[in-house]
Amino acid sequence: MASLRRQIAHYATFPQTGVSLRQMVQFGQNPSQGTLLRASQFLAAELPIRLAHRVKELDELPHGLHKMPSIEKVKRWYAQSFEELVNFPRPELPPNLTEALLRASQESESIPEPKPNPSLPEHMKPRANQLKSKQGRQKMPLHRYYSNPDETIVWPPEVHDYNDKFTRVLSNIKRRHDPVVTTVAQGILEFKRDRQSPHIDRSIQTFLDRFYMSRIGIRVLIGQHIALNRLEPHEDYVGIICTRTNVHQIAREAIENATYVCEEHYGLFKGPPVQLICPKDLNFMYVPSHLNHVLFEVLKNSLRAVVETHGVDCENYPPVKVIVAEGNEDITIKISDEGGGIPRSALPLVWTWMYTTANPENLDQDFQGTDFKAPMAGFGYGLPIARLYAQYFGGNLKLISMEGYGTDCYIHLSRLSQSSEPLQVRTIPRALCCAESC
Ligand SMILES: Nc1ncnc2c1ncn2[C@@H]1O[C@H](COP(=O)(O)OP(=O)(O)OP(=O)(O)O)[C@@H](O)[C@H]1O
Repeated sequence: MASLRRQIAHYATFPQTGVSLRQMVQFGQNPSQGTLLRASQFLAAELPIRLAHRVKELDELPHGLHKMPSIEKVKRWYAQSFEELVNFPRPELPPNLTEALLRASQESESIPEPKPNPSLPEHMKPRANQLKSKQGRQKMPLHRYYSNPDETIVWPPEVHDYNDKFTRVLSNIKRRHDPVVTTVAQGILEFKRDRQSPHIDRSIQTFLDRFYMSRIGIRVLIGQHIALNRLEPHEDYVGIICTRTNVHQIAREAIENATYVCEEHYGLFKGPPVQLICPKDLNFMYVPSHLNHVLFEVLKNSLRAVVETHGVDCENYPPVKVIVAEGNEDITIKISDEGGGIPRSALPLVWTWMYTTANPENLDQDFQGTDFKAPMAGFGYGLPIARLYAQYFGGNLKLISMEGYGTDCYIHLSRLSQSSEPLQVRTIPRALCCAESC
């Protein structure tokens, strides 16, 4: 246990390496077993670093939050996943195959090299220099691993086997971490009850921003790897990334889902209408489930605001309008409602974790689940999480409110897909933080 703790502390001293959407797509197109092996090696080096950072941060949470049972539980999951990854046996490759791997990576990939981690055994360290020095060198005959004249590499069963086993480890880790969001939220509730205070301070707010952003990143990398290894190739997909994500279609789905939840929650025969103005052929490269999640959360808020402002008996709700614009840099989605708006003083609070104006009695305070399933409202996680999803691939989410009338939400999605994961989430300005005003 002590040695695991030391190992985690050591890994947490290394910087995380960000990957952009574009890199993921370039790397994952038509992957060979060799490409998948290189991706496995990247993740085997990168994920323990990311997990170690999270364990360290959970350990250092202030005001006794780190001692809350649910936070301890989450920390154990991260430590266990870290341990499984660092102990996962490395593939024993014959030298000529290692050579082939290096050459294949030179020719095809765009995945970044993880930052050198001195704790790795020599044979596992990134070989960037070696790669460079081999450029231009004559190709070595690769004997039985090259089976045909055009030198297509036939990767031996050991490589398939390694990729398969590594994918299985990642699937287990992903499953283990499914309930992280609800369990951390549970930890915050325990903390609030313990302190008999409804507020969390700025350091905890910043921690949660970084923690959940990191979780999105880890899950994208793992999800992408599992999809590349397990899913049948599809012309519009590279792993979980859809190269032709259709905005109209995703928006329609999100509208249907949010309307359904709203009608169920308020017992309405017909919820407020939602108008969609979007070119039907607007496609771009994105992770469809992320876009769906962001739109669903924002629409749910708008529908709730409209119903609660105009009353459940209203027969003629003003419509929620969803307008999509296509620019060179961004695709922007504006969601406008006439739900009475948000008072200016409350606007900074909507970005704080677990801030909600929904009635807490509607919620099971000891909620437990396999993943975060939002009801109509009540966790106060909707907007902060939706903004992190938008920011993860270089976009953003902003609210503009006219108190007494309604709210406009702008979702900016970067089309260029070049920005790397924001592994350091910006700290909230002191003036905007709930803690200072609470
Ligand atoms: N369009 C809107 N109009 C008026 N108030 C809004 C709007 N969007 C958000 N809010 C306010 O911001 C608060 C926080 O929203 P957020 O989506 O983070 O959490 P929630 O909807 O309360 O709960 P959940 O996490 O279950 O979605 C809401 O409770 C509501 O008071």
